[in-house]
Amino acid sequence: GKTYGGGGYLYPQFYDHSCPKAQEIVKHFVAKAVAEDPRMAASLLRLHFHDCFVKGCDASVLLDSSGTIISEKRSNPNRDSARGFEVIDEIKAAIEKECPHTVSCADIMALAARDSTVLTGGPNWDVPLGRRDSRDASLSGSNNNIPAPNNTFQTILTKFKLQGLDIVDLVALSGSHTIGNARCTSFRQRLYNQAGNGKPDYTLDQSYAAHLRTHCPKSGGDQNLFFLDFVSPVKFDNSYFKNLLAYKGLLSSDEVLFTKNAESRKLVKTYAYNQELFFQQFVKSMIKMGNISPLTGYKGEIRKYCRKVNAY
Ligand code: HEM
Ligand SMILES: [Ca+2]
Repeated sequence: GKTYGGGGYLYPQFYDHSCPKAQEIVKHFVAKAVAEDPRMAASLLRLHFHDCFVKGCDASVLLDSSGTIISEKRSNPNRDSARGFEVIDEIKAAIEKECPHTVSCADIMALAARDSTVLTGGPNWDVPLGRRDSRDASLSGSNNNIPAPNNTFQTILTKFKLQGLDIVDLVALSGSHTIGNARCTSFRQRLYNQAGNGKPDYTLDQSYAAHLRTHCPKSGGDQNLFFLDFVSPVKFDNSYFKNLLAYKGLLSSDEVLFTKNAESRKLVKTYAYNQELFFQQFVKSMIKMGNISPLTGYKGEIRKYCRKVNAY
């Protein structure tokens, strides 16, 4: 069905006549990229999230610094962390060849996020389309709106609510951490000095913590990589939620979903016991996130290159 947001609305058939092969092209290049690098599925899923939380799903995250643009790529959440830009470039080039000046970079990211989910074993859905691309970026928005892994439960929930998302969306979308990696620097505090008193975070299983310390030392190794879901790191399933029940969530922002709020704790349990319910809610919440303030109609533009705004 149609979903509403911003001025106009998005719908899955948006390119059916103007670029019937668009979805097929995205799927082809996402599959190729994930075959070469299984982590790419996670990276593309995250890119859509980091786009939508900053001025809506408008491909602002893809812009490089230039002229008046200060790139979101240098924000705290993205620096040394966000990846997949080359894959988006490759998809965009192929789509421009097939149907010039028609398919937005923002829609390519939404489709790539869906395809990445499906390719790793997650649910499928029709992606509402018709987003257009921004002519600017927001470094401060990227720094402020995207939750940090050491934020409190309340801060994280507030940041979701500012985007029109609720506690159910928060828990379901956090299930994305069923795939992909995090760097040592994103959770080190939990291992050594969670509350500033030189003690670890005791909501982290202590033998798992000891194992993590061997690869994430007190100093150094900032960029060392760890699976967000150590049980099935490249499979989109509900083991992320099972890990939370066992106090084996990697990030503090993961474990707080189980330890700091009764409603959220109940949702974590529900999804840990019932993967189907997780998948169903994940789809709803992804569509909701994908509908954050899209540019439609005559707003924004269809970029020719995703990394830069069009020249006139
Ligand atoms: C709830 C608040 C969230 C916080 C605090 C958070 C934080 C993080 C952090 C710190 C990382 C690791 C970054 C690094 O160390 O390089 C990460 C990775 C990831 N996040 Fe989140 N995230 C959140 C929600 C989400 C949402 C809503 C999605 C998608 C809808 C998502 C998808 C991912 C994926 C797939 C990865 C792995 C990326 C890769 O391996 O390249 N996250 N997240
Ligand atoms: Ca954006």
